[in-house]
Amino acid sequence: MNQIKSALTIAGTDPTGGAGIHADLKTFQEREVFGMSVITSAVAQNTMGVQAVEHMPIAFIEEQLKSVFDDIVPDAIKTGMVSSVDMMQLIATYIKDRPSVPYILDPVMVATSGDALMEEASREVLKDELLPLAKVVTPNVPEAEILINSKIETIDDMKRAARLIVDGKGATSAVVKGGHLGEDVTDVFYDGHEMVLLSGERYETNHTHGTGCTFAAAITAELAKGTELKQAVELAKEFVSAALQYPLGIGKGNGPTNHWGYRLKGLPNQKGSDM
Ligand SMILES: Nc1ncnc2c1ncn2[C@@H]1O[C@H](COP(=O)(O)OP(=O)(O)OP(=O)(O)O)[C@@H](O)[C@H]1O
Ligand SMILES: Cc1ncc(CO)c(N)n1
Repeated sequence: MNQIKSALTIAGTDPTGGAGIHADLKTFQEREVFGMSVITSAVAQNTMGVQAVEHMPIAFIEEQLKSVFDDIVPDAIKTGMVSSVDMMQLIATYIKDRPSVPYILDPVMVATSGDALMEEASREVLKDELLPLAKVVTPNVPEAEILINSKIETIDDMKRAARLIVDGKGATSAVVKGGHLGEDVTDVFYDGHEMVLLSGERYETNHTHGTGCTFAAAITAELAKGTELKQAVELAKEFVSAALQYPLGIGKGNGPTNHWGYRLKGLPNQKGSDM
């Protein structure tokens, strides 16, 4: 029997289940990878916004990391919401100790609702300490603008950003996500050799809460299973696309995506969906 593959997410929570750790674990499950999680911050949030945040004490984050690594060493590690410099430095030590385990960095800075999830003072540490360790980094356009300190308005700008993040800052690869760039939902993948445009249909839905987490978690699950990098990213794009194609119609604000949408591919949209 093949050994079960596992993936660890190090991120914040969403009690309504659409984003953060919850989106990651649901995605891992759908991709048939055993999901584990270390909580950095407990976030009182829902589809309408963020109401409050409690950061875990750094020593307790370390206890959680120890609990995992003393027992089940993950086959891939993803980070999402990591707010402070101390948290980043702690997590970097665990990642550096295991260079053969692929690390997926989703540089979460702001929630879909516009609420800040990372301290501004952490930006330079993210760039200098976490970025060079990443097998894949998955910024959306506003995050990529911060990573490269310049405006992104076109696909060519996205390609330039991907190049700067990989060739300039030392990540193995980058996917600059186009969900925030006008009508197009083309993402740009670059691995230091190949520049690949990942295009997909744009779905007219406001059920986009947790889209970025879901996309990066799908990449993580694939890398845990040993899927080749470009293929992992392409599969993740299809996975998140299906999660948007079959909205669940719940939530008063930007509703959650449908993590089992991929299983419904080829079927008509569910009755009552608001596509
Ligand atoms: N309306 C849409 N229809 C189809 N695909 C979309 C849509 N919006 C985003 N995507 C895709 O979803 C993925 C996540 O992109 P996006 O730019 O929204 O990430 P994000 O801003 O990090 O997400 P979040 O809203 O969770 O912060 C990308 O592959 C993007 O192309
Ligand atoms: C905990 C958490 N991580 C990431 C996001 C971004 O979608 C969010 N809203 N909440």
